[in-house]
Amino acid sequence: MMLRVGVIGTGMIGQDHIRRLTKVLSGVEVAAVADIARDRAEAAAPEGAEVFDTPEALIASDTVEAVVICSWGPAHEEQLLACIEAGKPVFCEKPMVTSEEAALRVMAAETAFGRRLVQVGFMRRFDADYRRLKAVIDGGTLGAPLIYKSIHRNASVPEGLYTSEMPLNDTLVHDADISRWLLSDEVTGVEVRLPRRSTRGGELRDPHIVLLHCASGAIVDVEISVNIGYGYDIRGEVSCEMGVAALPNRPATVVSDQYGIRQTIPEDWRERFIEAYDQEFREWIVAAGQGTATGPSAWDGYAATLVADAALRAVESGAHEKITMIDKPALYAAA
Ligand SMILES: NC(=O)C1=CN([C@@H]2O[C@H](COP(=O)(O)OP(=O)(O)OC[C@H]3O[C@@H](n4cnc5c(N)ncnc54)[C@H](O)[C@@H]3O)[C@@H](O)[C@H]2O)C=CC1
Ligand SMILES: O=C1[C@@H](O)[C@H](O)[C@@H](O)[C@H](O)[C@H]1O
Repeated sequence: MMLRVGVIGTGMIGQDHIRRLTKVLSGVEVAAVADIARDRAEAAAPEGAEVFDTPEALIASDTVEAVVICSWGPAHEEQLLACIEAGKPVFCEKPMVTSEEAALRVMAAETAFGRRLVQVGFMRRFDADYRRLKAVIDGGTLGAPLIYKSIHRNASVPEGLYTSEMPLNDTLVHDADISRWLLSDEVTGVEVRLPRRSTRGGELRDPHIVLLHCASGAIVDVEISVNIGYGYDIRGEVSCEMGVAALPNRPATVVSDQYGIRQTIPEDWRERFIEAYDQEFREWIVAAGQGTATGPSAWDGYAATLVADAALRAVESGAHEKITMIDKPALYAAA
């Protein structure tokens, strides 16, 4: 049985997901696409896929059994609510939404529907190295986690399109989510420190040091640098009571030549997390085929949104901004 999927948003990641859904993964077919730029949707549409004028028409269509949202963050809420109203499983790229109120509306709609339909694109949870790191922490031999250092460096970001809020509400959300998941903890407060501005990004506020205070007392120390130039560099190290566990550097061919001995660094997220994205969709296809979702939930999207909101407040106030969450709805108890 083929799962007939409709993809909304055919920009960078939309095209990459269409490639994996058509050329890499099985049990799935891209039956429809939509983008506010119709020419981009037409160019990205695989053979035989229908191009819709609007996301609403795509979501409502009988051709589409499940939806993949790859539009810009602020557009996600409306599209998610339409999918939930239609009762269709939906994979939504991060950030799930861009405000606390929007996250509450998505969770309210899904809990009223009564079954999980939403999976958020926090792909690090599907990365084999992060999974092994979590298994070591959960195994308990190192004792309680005390400090997690999360380094998140982008070579560059699209000039003009990527604004000064985005290191916190678009990029940091990955570190927020992976920290909560790795440490099995909840973030209760956020501080932000601003080193001197990198001249590489013009007026863009970059880099950021973000401290996530967790309910257990553990602290996550995040570096967000989005114009580091040399490559896409993701690192993580957990200091526990009796030892340290770290993500390995990605293995790459070792090149020796007149310039020395070196390994290449991934250019961007598409290269670094290629297997993780494949795996997140493998698991989504199975769940969506059963009319539901798996992995990162709307609750996780909500938690990451609260961290982003608190971080944005912390930039303004310079203070430790506290986070208060609603009680976890029963629908997300197992997630
Ligand atoms: N999980 C990950 O590692 C990554 C996630 N993302 C997320 O994916 C989303 C898209 O990012 P990119 O592909 O890099 O952006 P992009 O700008 O390359 O593409 C976005 C596309 O969505 C379309 N679009 C925007 N609003 C729309 C609407 N209301 N209806 C229909 N189409 C609409 C745009 O015309 C554009 O073609 C963002 O939420 C971003 O944060 C992006 C890169 C990596
Ligand atoms: O999600 C992603 C992008 O949208 C974001 O802009 C980058 O900073 C992240 O590293 C990438 O994983």
